[in-house]
Amino acid sequence: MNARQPGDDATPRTPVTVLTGFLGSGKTTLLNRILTERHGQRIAVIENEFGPESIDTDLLVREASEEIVEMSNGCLCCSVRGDLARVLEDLALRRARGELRFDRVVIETTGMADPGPVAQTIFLEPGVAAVYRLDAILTVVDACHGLPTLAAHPEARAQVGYADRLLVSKTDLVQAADLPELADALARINPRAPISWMRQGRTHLDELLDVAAFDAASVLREHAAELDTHGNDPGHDHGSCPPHGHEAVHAHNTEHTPDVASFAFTTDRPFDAGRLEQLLSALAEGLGTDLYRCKGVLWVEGEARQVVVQAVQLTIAVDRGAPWGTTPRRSKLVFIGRDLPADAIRDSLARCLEESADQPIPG
Ligand SMILES: Nc1nc2c(ncn2[C@@H]2O[C@H](COP(=O)(O)OP(=O)(O)OP(=O)(O)O)[C@@H](O)[C@H]2O)c(=O)[nH]1
Repeated sequence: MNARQPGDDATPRTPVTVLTGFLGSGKTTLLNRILTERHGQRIAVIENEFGPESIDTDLLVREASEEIVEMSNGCLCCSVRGDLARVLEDLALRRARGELRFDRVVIETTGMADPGPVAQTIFLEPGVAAVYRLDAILTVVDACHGLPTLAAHPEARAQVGYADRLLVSKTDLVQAADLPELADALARINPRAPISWMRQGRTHLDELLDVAAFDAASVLREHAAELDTHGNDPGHDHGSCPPHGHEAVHAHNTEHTPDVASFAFTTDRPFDAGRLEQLLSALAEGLGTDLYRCKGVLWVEGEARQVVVQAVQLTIAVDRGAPWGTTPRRSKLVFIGRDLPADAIRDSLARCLEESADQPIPG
């Protein structure tokens, strides 16, 4: 298992936000917003482009404090591993030499990209994992074209499945009455991710830039799907959706097979660290690329702190979270993926707990 164990977290790692979303959904608009908002953070942006010409980088508002690194070497989903790692390591090196200053990184993926390999790079590449941590995957969904896009494109469903936060753009272009249908479709794929509603990239940025901390505190709530939608008003004024070349072909295909789905496992019994690690490792290997995300806060026997588990496909990171203090000790794990065998996974977790209870507690 590619895992960091609890306790090796002496140096704070730089948070990385992966910004994804289908072609034209509004990622660059949001990024511009993030870069110009007064949040007091220095953000290094990594842009990924399909071809040699970067359009997005030209569209981005440049500021003295930001560092834009362009990758003009093809699609993230096929060639990201080596290249993204190199770019991240180079940024860290330049920061260590005092040439750059930044507090966090935002990676904007191309519209067709699978965010899985991008997120995995942050866990897997040793030179990267030592310096960076994945804060969140943010997925932008177009209010106008979201439903047909989800129906037609597995990539779009995967992007929604991976998300820690879903950001619905272009709410100014649709009727408010149309939004619940989209919200339902998104929640069927990923009930874990709260939805924010945006117009021209306007949203509560503070909630987007420290998602991991926020989630660690909230993941233990009984129903992740009941996390509110941040109370954002989905919109009042409405125009109409512009024609969208790519989607026009699929505009009438609104049938959606919910092949990407999620489920949660909760327990108020402690896990044994060793058995849990074995199980998570076996699950990640067994499920392979069908497991998009697994996130959880766990009660592990003998640990005074919450144990935070994050998995992206085959990679699992285990870190120490906040001290339990007076918080009631319990565990919650959320799995999101394609056609996951939910019952079998729940059974194996239950068996892991039983076996843990049979073991003498070390120390
Ligand atoms: N009316 C309206 N237009 C928007 C909104 N957000 C984005 N747009 C427009 O939608 C188009 C695509 O937005 P981008 O931000 O470039 O989308 P993107 O996801 O970066 O696009 P790609 O890089 O091609 O995948 C642009 O013309 C934006 O001006 C919004 O909230 N309302």
